[in-house]
Amino acid sequence: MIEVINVRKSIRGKEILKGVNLKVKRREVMVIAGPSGSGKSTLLRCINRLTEIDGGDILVDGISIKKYNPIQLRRNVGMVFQFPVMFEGRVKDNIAYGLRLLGKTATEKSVEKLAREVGIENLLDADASKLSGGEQQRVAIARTLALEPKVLLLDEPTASLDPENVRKIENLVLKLVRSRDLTVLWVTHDVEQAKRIGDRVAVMKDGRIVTVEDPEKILWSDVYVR
Ligand SMILES: Nc1ncnc2c1ncn2[C@@H]1O[C@H](COP(=O)(O)OP(=O)(O)OP(=O)(O)O)[C@@H](O)[C@H]1O
Repeated sequence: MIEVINVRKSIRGKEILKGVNLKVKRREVMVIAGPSGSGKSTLLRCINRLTEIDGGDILVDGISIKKYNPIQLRRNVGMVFQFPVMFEGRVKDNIAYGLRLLGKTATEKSVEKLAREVGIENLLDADASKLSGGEQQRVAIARTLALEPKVLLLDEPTASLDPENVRKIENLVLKLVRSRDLTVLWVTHDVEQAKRIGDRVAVMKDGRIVTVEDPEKILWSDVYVR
């Protein structure tokens, strides 16, 4: 579903990605782990062209990202960040925005359906800015799902949540992988989370992927050397 081929990226003269190679299968949850500054977020941003690559290529469903128009690409490849951004207004307005981006009429019914899918149907009229972090993350996921993505890029989406909400978001994403046939790349520093959610883990070090392995087989003490 995703094929990263020898991708290189420099930012302000510093080489951040030094030839990254990775293949992610359809319906796979691929965890991206590795020390701070190793290039994990940059890699995710390259996949949906928030950052343009300097060399190599990335194929999404067999097609080079260079051939997609960036807006179409970002519909197919949705992204969720550590800190969800809520637009002013109610939860239902935030979800409707996602639908409108797709050129769809945001009917009450379609907004409700998305809210139900992520478990916030009781919060549709709430002020989005007043929600808890976990609730806001659900709104962000619903807004992304409205675009009907095939791939979800998750950049530490649970890093600022309490353990109970961490588990809830994990379960939600795993449910969505099955119900929507999603392919997921999930950046996390949390080893236990990687074991719970990951089909495989890609370990990044200094701008390269050095290992791709079953989470239980990873030598985690080598990944996060103190
Ligand atoms: N826009 C930018 N301008 C300057 N340097 C940048 C920029 N984006 C990333 N970098 C640098 O690129 C390197 C990799 O950053 P990146 O955020 O991809 O790492 P990461 O593995 O996701 O780190 P973390 O786990 O801390 O989030 C870092 O040294 C960072 O300072």
